Amino acid sequence: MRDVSARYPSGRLALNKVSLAVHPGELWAVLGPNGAGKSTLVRVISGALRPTAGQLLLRGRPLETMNRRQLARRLAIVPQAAPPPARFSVREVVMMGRSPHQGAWMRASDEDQDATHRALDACGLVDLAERPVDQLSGGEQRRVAIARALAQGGEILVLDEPGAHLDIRHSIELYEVIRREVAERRLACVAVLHDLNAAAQYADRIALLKGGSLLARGTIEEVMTYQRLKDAFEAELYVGVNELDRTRYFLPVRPPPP
Ligand SMILES: Nc1ncnc2c1ncn2[C@@H]1O[C@H](COP(=O)(O)OP(=O)(O)OP(=O)(O)O)[C@@H](O)[C@H]1O
Repeated sequence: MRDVSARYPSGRLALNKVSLAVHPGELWAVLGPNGAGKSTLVRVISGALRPTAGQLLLRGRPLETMNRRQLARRLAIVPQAAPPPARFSVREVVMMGRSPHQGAWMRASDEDQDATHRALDACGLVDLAERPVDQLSGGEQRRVAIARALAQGGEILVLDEPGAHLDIRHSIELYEVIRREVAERRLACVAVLHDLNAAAQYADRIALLKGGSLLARGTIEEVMTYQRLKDAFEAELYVGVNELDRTRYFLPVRPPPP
């Protein structure tokens, strides 16, 4: 993203000159308070909202020069809350991720079957594969949406709050899957996160947004400091260092009594 700005039809400027370079094999966490512009950034990358200024480039090529199908082969997006398609099984929904690779008849090749199975397995969905997706819990549906994006393949994976609705075991498993996919398939990954601890555990780089602008971007040590987080979230946080693995952790601190 090069100096990207975006405005909603209402006139609200929701992104203001944001620049971000995400490389293969890198996981970026996008952090920031409610209304900072995180989902807008996802919408702009997905093509759902056209930037009013700046450029989006994929290996130097402007995204706007690609048609939807070309883009879908290279870029998979998991939006914040997408109602699952009704009356389809989990396997069928994950297979839908393969449609940009299929011909007009949507016949599944061996490669499509393999990619679907691999994604189901990675997201712990093999046992749920034949269940109707609209009868799953919120967390299970979230894993289906992510499995669909993994089956889609491509070079770029964009996730809006992948851990939302997930219990602690499934959120750890999911972040592990994402981390592994990023490393093994050299994905360039951007994940909007609210969980600062997950960001510090799993991300390589952090982009901190506020009011549509990038407040900071860089490594965890550079960005996830007491002062920067306090400025961004307007809240007191204790920033600790886990002595076992030197990762940072964050605890909200109650304001003093009035
Ligand atoms: N469809 C829309 N029309 C007009 N303004 C919008 C629209 N969607 C979002 N906004 C505004 O744009 C700004 C950024 O919103 P965005 O959804 O990107 O925030 P966010 O960082 O994802 O927040 P959250 O953490 O609450 O999900 C907010 O001020 C929001 O009110």
